[in-house]
Amino acid sequence: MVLAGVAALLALLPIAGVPEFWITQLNYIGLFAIVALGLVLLTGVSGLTSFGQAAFVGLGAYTSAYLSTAHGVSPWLTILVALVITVAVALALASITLRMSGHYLPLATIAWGLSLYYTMSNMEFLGKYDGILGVPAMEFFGISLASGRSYFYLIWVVALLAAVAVIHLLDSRTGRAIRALKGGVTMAEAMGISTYSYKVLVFVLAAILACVSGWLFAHFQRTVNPSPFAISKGIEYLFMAVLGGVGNVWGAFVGAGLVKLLEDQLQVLLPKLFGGSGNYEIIVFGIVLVVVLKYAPQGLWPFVEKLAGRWLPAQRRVRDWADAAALEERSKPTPGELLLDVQAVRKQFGGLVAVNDVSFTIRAGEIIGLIGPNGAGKSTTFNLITGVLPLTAGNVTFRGEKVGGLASREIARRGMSRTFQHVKMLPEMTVLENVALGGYLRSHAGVVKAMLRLDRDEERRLFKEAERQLERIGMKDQMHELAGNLALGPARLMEIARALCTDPALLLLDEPAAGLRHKEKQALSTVLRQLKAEGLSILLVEHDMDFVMNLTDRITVMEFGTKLIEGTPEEVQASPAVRAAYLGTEH
Ligand SMILES: Nc1ncnc2c1ncn2[C@@H]1O[C@H](COP(=O)(O)OP(=O)(O)OP(=O)(O)O)[C@@H](O)[C@H]1O
Repeated sequence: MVLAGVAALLALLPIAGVPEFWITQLNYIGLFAIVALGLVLLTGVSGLTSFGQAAFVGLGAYTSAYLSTAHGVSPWLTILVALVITVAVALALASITLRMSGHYLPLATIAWGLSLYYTMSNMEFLGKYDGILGVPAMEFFGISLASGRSYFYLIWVVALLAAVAVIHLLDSRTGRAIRALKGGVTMAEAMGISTYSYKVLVFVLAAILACVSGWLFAHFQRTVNPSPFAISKGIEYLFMAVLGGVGNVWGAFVGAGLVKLLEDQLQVLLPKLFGGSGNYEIIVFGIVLVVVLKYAPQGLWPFVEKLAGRWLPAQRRVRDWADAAALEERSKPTPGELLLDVQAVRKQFGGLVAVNDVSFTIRAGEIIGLIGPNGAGKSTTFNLITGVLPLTAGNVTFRGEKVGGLASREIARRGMSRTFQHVKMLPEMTVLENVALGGYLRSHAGVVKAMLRLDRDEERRLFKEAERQLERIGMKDQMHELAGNLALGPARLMEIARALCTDPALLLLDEPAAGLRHKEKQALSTVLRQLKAEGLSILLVEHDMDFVMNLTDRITVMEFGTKLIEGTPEEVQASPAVRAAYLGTEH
C-alpha cells in the first residue's frame, strides 16, 4: 500500500512541473540507490563489506557505452552482455576473495576495485581517461528516453522493482539462508546451508545491481569516463548504505538521497568557506560516518520507521498456512535399530588430546547422555559427530553410513540435527522464521522463484511445519516475537524446535540446561520426555548430573578426553569413579 503510494507520487513528479534540477537529482538518487541496495544485501544482511562496488558500476557503464557507440548495439542488448561480463568477473573475484575472513575481505575489495578502475582507465579502446563520448540515448518501443524526465521513469521503475525483488528475496527460504550468514557459519551449516555458496550468491547479486545502475548511468549521462567508478565512489556507496541503514532495503534509498543532496550542498558551500577548490565534502562525509557508526549503527532508517510507526500499524506475518500441505518426512529408523555408532573417535589440538578414542552407540528411540566435568571433551566429541570439527582418527557411522569426514551440512542432510551450547539464532527474525530456517533442507525454492513470489506455496508449508514444531514444544504463542527478545530458556527451546523442523532421525543437544532456572529446566525436561515418547532419539551433552539422571536411558561419562564408564543412570550414579571425577578427587 505504502509502496504503491510512493510509486504513484514518483510517477506524478515529472509531469507535475517539478524543475529539471530536481528531476536530475532524483535520477541520480535512483541510480545510487540501486547500488546501495546491493550493499544492503552484501554488507547489511550478510556481513560482507565491499568497497569495490563502483568498479561493477563501471563494468556495466563501459560495456554498454562501448558496444552501443563502437558497434551500434541496442542498449537493451548491451545490458545482457554487461550482465554476463559482470557475473563472470564477480564469480572470479568471489572465488579468490570470499574465503577470506576478518579485515582481509574489505582490503581485497579495495584491491580489485582499484585494479578494475585502472584497467578501465588504461584501455585504448575505452578512451583511456577521456572515456567514451556520444553514448546514444535509449528508446522504449519508439519513445525516446533522451530527456531526464522520460529517463526518470526507467530509473525509478528499475530501482523500485529491484527493491521489491530484494524484499521478496529476504522473506524467503533463500533469504533466511542469506540472513543466517551473519550469525556465523556453524549454525547455518548445521541447518544444511552451504554458506560459501550463499556468500557467492549475494556477492553476484550485489554486482548485478551495480552493473544495472552503471548501464542506466551510461545512457543517462551519454558519456562515460573512469572517475565515477573510482574507489572513492565505492566508499561513497558504502557510506550511503551505512548512513541510510544497511540492514534495510529502504535504507539504501534514504542513504542515496541524503548523500546526493548533502554532497551538492557541500560542494557549493565548502569551497566558499575554505577558499580554493577541493573535495572537502569527503572530510565531512568521513566525520558524519564516524558519528553515525557511533550513535546510530543501524543508520537512519530505524528512525524513519519509528516515526512512520506512529501512523502505520505494525505489520505481522499473516497466518495463511493453516490449510497448507505438510512437508515430506524422511523414513524413520525402527525402534531399537543401531542409529549412531561412534568408533574410537579422537581429536588432537596440537599436543592436547581433547578426545581420546571414545566409542559409544545410540539405538533408535533412546536418550543417551554424554556427561563429564568441565573440559572433559564432551563438546568436542559432539562437534566430531556433527562434522563441525574434523576427526583426527576414528569413525562415525550414522544409519549404516560412514559420516566421519563429511561436512556438517552433509551430516545434517542425513538426519542429524543439533542445538548449540551458546544459543545461535538470528535475533532480528521472529521465532517462527528462526524455526523455519530448520526446514531449509526440506524445501527447494531458489532466488528467482523468491524474487517473483512463486515460492509462496512452499513457504506456507514451511511456516505450517515451523508452527507445528513450536506447538510441539509449547511455544506457539510466542511465534511472532522477535527471537532476540527471548529469555535463555525459551531461546533454547526455540533452538530445539528449529532442530525438529529439520525432521531429524537423531537430535543432538549441547548442554541444553546450561544457564536455565529451575522452572525452565523442568519445562525442558518435560519437552524432552515428550519427544522421547514420540519415538525420537536424542544425544544429550550435559554438565548437570541431576538433569541427565532423570531423563536418559544410558550415560557415557568422560573425563580428560577419555571414556570413564558407560551404563544406566543408576550404575553411573553408584560409580565411585564418576563421583570422584565430579568432585575432582583421585580414583
Ligand atoms: N579449538 C580448540 N583448540 C584447542 N583446544 C581446544 C579446542 N576446543 C576445545 N579444546 C580443549 O579440549 C578440551 C575439551 O574441551 P571441551 O569443550 O570438549 O570440553 P567439555 O567437556 O565440553 O567442557 P565444558 O563442559 O566446559 O563445555 C579442553 O581442554 C579444551 O580447552
